Amino acid sequence: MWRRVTSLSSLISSKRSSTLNQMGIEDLSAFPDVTGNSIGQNVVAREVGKDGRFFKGKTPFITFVLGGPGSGKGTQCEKIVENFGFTHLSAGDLLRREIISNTEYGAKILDTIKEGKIVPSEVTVKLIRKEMESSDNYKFLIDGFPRSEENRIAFERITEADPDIVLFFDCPEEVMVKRVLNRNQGRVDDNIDTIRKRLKIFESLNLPVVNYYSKRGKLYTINAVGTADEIFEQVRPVFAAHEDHVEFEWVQEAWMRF
Ligand SMILES: Nc1ncnc2c1ncn2[C@@H]1O[C@H](COP(=O)(O)OP(=O)(O)O)[C@@H](O)[C@H]1O
Ligand SMILES: O=c1ccn([C@@H]2O[C@H](COP(=O)(O)OP(=O)(O)O)[C@@H](O)[C@H]2O)c(=O)[nH]1
Ligand SMILES: [Mg+2]
Repeated sequence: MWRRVTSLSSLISSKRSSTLNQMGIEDLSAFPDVTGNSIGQNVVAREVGKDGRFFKGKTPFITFVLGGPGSGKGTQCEKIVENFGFTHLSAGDLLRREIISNTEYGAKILDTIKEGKIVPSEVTVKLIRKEMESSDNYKFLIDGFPRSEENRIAFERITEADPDIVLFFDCPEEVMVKRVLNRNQGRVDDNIDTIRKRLKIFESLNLPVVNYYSKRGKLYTINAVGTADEIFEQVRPVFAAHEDHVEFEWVQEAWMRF
């Protein structure tokens, strides 16, 4: 069932919060209960199939897009959307939208992002899930998430879904730093101090997620150095190889429902 997580209490013990804090994950107790009437309010509980992958009666095709800050995740996602019809969900953009819309915990998200830390998983996963549920598409790029094993496990628990494939944009630190400093989007975290912190957190928390999917045979590592077009030529075959399979699965399901 979708409505499996009804309370944050198990995650808000002080012991757990302090461990998460040391790991670069913001103290959960600093955030209000997001399972209350804020993010969760419009989420309708839905049955999922036995394999946990059914979504509004469809099987979603989920791609996690991983890589350090400035590795080019967002840029490549735009190209994947144009060429393969995916819906792009940037976890960072969803969080920034919460800041702008001045929700009760927007200020906490802003502080966390400024520090280059990771927002509590419950917050991010529910934002992502809400977008997926309200979309008519079934092919999703989830960009910049999961950023930690804790994020990954929360996604599996809350959505009962797994990614079909995981892209990893492998980029040297000096290239990432240069790109972020030139990004020019007015982001509070695009400064050298925050970038250093983000790179450390990326190495300690995000690389274990990359390794996890590598061991499970889901990882596609892309060399993220070169022009955006050159990099996309490595990305294209990954999706081309899955395209027929994805379309077939979906048509088959639609036919069975009919
Ligand atoms: N291959 C590339 N070569 C040079 N600059 C790039 C390349 N890919 C992206 N950029 C630029 O680098 C910055 C970071 O890219 P972005 O896609 O936002 O990365 P991420 O989402 O991984 O942080 C942006 O200003 C973008 O225009
Ligand atoms: O799942 C996520 C995604 C992003 N963030 C926060 O949002 C910031 C910006 O993320 P984004 O993916 O936009 O940055 P990018 O890697 O694209 O530069 C991160 O440093 C984190 O503080 C987070 O806490 N959880
Ligand atoms: Mg990005």
